[in-house]
Amino acid sequence: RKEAAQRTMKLHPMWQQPIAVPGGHCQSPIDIVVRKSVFDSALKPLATDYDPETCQQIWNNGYSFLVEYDDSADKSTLKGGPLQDQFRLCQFHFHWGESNAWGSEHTVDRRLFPAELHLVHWNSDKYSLFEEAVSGDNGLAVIGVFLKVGKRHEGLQKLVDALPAIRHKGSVVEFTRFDPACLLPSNTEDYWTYHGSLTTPPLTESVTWIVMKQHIEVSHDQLAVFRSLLFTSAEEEVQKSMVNNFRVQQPLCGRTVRSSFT
Ligand SMILES: CCCCCNS(=O)(=O)c1cc(S(N)(=O)=O)ccc1C(=O)O
Ligand SMILES: [Zn+2]
Repeated sequence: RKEAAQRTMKLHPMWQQPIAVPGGHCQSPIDIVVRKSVFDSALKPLATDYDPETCQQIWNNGYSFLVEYDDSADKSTLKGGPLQDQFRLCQFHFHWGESNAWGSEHTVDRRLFPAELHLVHWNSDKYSLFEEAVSGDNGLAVIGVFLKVGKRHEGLQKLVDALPAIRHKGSVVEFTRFDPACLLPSNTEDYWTYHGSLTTPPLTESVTWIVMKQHIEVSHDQLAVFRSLLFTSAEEEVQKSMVNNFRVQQPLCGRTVRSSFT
């Protein structure tokens, strides 16, 4: 029992303290083994309906930067895909590395990407608040999109231009009229989906993950601005670059990853 407890006690570079995973057998992220994924013809294309007017602010929470949306009504929604219910967009954020060689949380046949976008939604058919859905059954749906370094992403530039204003942990600036649909790949029919968890505390296993097969491209310089952010607040003496803000991969524990494509 002690060994098992030790196995679940992990030191994560980001959080410095051991993370007592609640005996989790549905933790995220994972490696997606393509040849072991199971095609499910019942999986529909994603149906996103985002209203840029619900975009409110962008802030540095000391772990990533979040673009937050007004989720007090069903204005920016996600349906379809593997989902039976309607989900509301509450925020999106990214994970990235200190180099282009790694940075994503999920991998595909062990392939790492330089960064990964997460669009976080909560089940507004079942819950009335995001906070309830976080620890509720079938509470969250997170779309994962891999980033590759290549041509400049025109839609991302407005976000990149806002980052210097939130260099330090705790800084917030107004950020409006940003349509997150511009960050989705052109193909929203092909994805993998599995039952998992948040990749940050509280690590609750309330997430239907939807990982897009097609990546998006951003330029080297755009990604470099992500790395200019800091984990630390303005008051701290030692400033630490916000890089490698990803969780290590977790055991599949017998879960099936389904694919919407053959
Ligand atoms: C009420 C406590 C919520 C804690 C989780 N918040 S979140 O928006 O779902 C989130 C998800 C994720 S993830 N990678 O999508 O699981 C990462 C960060 C955060 C965050 O809040 O910083
Ligand atoms: Zn994330």
